[in-house]
Amino acid sequence: MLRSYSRLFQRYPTIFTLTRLPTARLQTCHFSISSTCPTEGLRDFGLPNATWGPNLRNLYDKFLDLTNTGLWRRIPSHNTTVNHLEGIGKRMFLRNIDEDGVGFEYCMFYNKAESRMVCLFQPGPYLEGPPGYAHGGSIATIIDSTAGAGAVYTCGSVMTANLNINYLKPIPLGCTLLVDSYVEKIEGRKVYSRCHIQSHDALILHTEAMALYIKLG
Ligand SMILES: CCCCC/C=C\C/C=C\C/C=C\C/C=C\CCCC(=O)SCCNC(=O)CCNC(=O)[C@H](O)C(C)(C)COP(=O)(O)OP(=O)(O)OC[C@H]1O[C@@H](n2cnc3c(N)ncnc32)[C@H](O)[C@@H]1OP(=O)(O)O
Repeated sequence: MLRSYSRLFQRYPTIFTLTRLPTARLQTCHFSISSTCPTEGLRDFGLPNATWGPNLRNLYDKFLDLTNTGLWRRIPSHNTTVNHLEGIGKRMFLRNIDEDGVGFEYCMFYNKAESRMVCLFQPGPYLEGPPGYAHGGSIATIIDSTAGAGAVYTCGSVMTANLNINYLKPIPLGCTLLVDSYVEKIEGRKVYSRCHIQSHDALILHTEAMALYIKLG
């Protein structure tokens, strides 16, 4: 694993600059989201659209390239986590705005060997908190969703029990970010994950977080 990681690092140094490796290889389970969440006919929002800036598109292309190694896979993204979009319908929080680019614009990639979920994120203007910057709650949302999805893909269904965030540098709206999470350890039903948010060029560390997920069922 270490060797393959080194190869990727040499190829894409800016993506991996701030990354820490999981301390140990974790026991994972095979969880298939598609078996519980029919996605037929639903739009995959994790694909490029016209609102994606060049930095987001560039990072997306690099990670898509990494999927050819077999280590990474792109995670489809729909506006529902279960098949309940009948009538008025319900929406997953991150996908509850119809217009592209104004809310959470993101896509995710998962590396099973590293129990790692990466989210490429471009916060839109509707996420504003301080003038021109992302609201802390929207930052918590993308962290929980990234690390939570990583925990789900690693261990199966989970709920967030605790989320601890250090906001280090404000996040300008419209910028491109790399949200990088991994499952650090699993103790019984408790799944501990770490996550950080860095700028697309890895020059700024915006946010660090730790999360505790509890396995269900
Ligand atoms: C949003 C989607 C993102 C896109 C994903 C894309 C693809 C993936 C596809 C689908 C995946 C879907 C979603 C992604 C996943 C997550 C992201 C969003 C997650 C959420 O948005 S989720 C909503 C907010 N979340 C809640 O609404 C939780 C409310 N809560 C509860 O439902 C219970 O509280 C629960 C279930 C947490 C535990 O309850 P329980 O009865 O099952 O277990 P119990 O209490 O016995 O605890 C067992 C052991 O955990 C320890 N423990 C428990 N809590 C602790 C704490 N806070 N601190 C330290 N230790 C704690 C105990 O001390 C014991 O430890 P020990 O075993 O050592 O004694």
